[in-house]
Amino acid sequence: MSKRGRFITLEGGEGVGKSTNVAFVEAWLKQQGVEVILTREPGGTPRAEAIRALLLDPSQTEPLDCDAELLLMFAARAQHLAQKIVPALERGAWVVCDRFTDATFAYQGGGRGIDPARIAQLEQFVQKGLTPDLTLLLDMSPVAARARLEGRLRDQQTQRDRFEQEQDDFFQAVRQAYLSRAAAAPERFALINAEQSLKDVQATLANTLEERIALWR
Ligand SMILES: Nc1ncnc2c1ncn2[C@@H]1O[C@H](COP(=O)(O)OP(=O)(O)O)[C@@H](O)[C@H]1O
Ligand SMILES: Cc1cn([C@H]2C[C@H](O)[C@@H](COP(=O)(O)OP(=O)(O)O)O2)c(=O)[nH]c1=O
Repeated sequence: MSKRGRFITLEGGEGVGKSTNVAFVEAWLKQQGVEVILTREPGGTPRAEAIRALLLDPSQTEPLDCDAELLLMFAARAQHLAQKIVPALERGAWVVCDRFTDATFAYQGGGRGIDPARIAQLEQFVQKGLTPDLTLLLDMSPVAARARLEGRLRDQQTQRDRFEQEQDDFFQAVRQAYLSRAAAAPERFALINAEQSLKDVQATLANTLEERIALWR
């Protein structure tokens, strides 16, 4: 593909503030006059959202095999790339995505224990070299993030999804996997301390966007 727009992803564990801050990133970019589409994974198109429902549904008693989970993540991603992300980038729009393949390395790799080399094979098969231009990693202690999430679950009276039902050691492993990916690719990642107040997180995000985008001009 001939990519013309830019691809920005937000990553981090549960409750670190991704949903809150993808909206901030979208608004900030629009203020700069950029055409932006906001999307998320798993999901982003009707068929990919149907796969998301299968992945997150906590009510099934049949366990979901780890390899099946991994392949479903990439099936949803292939659909999302073909139907939404690639066409948007090709027409010059910028894409802001709440989670992408780093989440697979963190959750299916770090959390479930799947060999990252196998994930990298699927990444190449599905993405054919397409990777984000910038990944904003919202990092904080999973214990503090869980307290935030519990506030949200109480306010919205929603049930925990299949991942939200995991224990602290799973989320510690997810965090470590994210941090080691960020350390291995500092030119793509920006590490943001998500434990700050929302105002300070957003000031850091705005500064980071300004600095990184200046490098692309
Ligand atoms: N910096 C922050 N400080 C305090 N609370 C926050 C902050 N960022 C987000 N929140 C709150 O924490 C909860 C989880 O945030 P959310 O954006 O839904 O996280 P995620 O999408 O990463 O799970 C929400 O109730 C949100 O209002
Ligand atoms: C994209 C992706 C998400 N996930 C998981 C992480 C989340 O628990 C879940 C849904 O993502 P999301 O809705 O972003 O979760 P939250 O807003 O609760 O932080 O899917 C993976 O395990 N692998 C992946 O590749």
